Amino acid sequence: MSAQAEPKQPPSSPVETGTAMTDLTKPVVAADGAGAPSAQPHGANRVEPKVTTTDVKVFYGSSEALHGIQTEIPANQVTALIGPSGCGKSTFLRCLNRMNDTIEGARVTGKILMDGEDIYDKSLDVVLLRARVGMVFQKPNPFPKSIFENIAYGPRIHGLAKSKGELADIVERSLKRAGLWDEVKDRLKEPGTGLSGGQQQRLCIARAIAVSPEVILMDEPCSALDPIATARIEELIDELRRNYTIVIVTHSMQQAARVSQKTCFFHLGDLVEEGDTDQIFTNPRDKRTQDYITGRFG
Ligand SMILES: Nc1ncnc2c1ncn2[C@@H]1O[C@H](COP(=O)(O)OP(=O)(O)OP(=O)(O)O)[C@@H](O)[C@H]1O
Repeated sequence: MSAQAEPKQPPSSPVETGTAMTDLTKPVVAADGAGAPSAQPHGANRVEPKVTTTDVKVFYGSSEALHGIQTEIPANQVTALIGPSGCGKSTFLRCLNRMNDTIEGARVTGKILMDGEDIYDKSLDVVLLRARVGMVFQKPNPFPKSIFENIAYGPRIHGLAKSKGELADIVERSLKRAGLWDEVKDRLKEPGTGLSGGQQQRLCIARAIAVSPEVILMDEPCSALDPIATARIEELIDELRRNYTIVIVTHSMQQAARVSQKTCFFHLGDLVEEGDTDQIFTNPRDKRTQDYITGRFG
């Protein structure tokens, strides 16, 4: 489990939105260096992987959607999964917390290790795995309950709080980490569904954080949000990576460039190219990556 540290202050430089294509090479870097590209999968300063995948294939019935994915997800970094629609980004993301198990006819082969532990091992508790590897979806999906209950539910069912006071502390800490506390502290009993779209998405992030995950998976978390709410979530992602390993699926290359340190480009079920976000956007090695990031297809 990740250590519970004090919530961090937002980075000093605001995250821009709507960055032009030419700015893709300039991810936002905060004054303290947060946001600076640092993943060096092939370099001397290679970051320790949190998750390692070997020859991962996913079948829906007889159709093979992923063709043997081999990669490493670096700890305490943001890894962006990009690529044209239907290339397998969400399918791969769902492999990392075994959400594909819930899809009828889906079958996963290969190996996925988290901190060296096989997450597909038969003895592994999948409910616990999904607490360790939290997920935030495209459309904010708060429970039809109060703001407090949205956050308290997970810690309660996982037995993480010994008393009401401890539960209230977890709720407060999670909302603070998700940058939502100040906006909701006086209305914790009101329904979560009454918040704005951006606030609901931060509530969902707080809900994921509340069970002390190690990894947070985000499947296009900003696609239903306006540019201001998107900027707030991007800022939050940059803060969260100090404590969590984050994997994000995004259709926005500007967003991938702004928030991630490592980028994986998928095409037709293959992981075509991966590397430092900076390298992928400035000096892609594969022509398909180049064509995609320059908008020639996708
Ligand atoms: N539940 C499912 N049943 C059958 N086929 C599926 C299912 N989910 C995904 N697929 C197929 O698997 C392939 C990869 O889909 P996936 O949703 O992972 O792609 P994606 O890159 O996330 O796409 P998008 O960017 O449009 O969300 C596609 O051909 C898709 O049609």
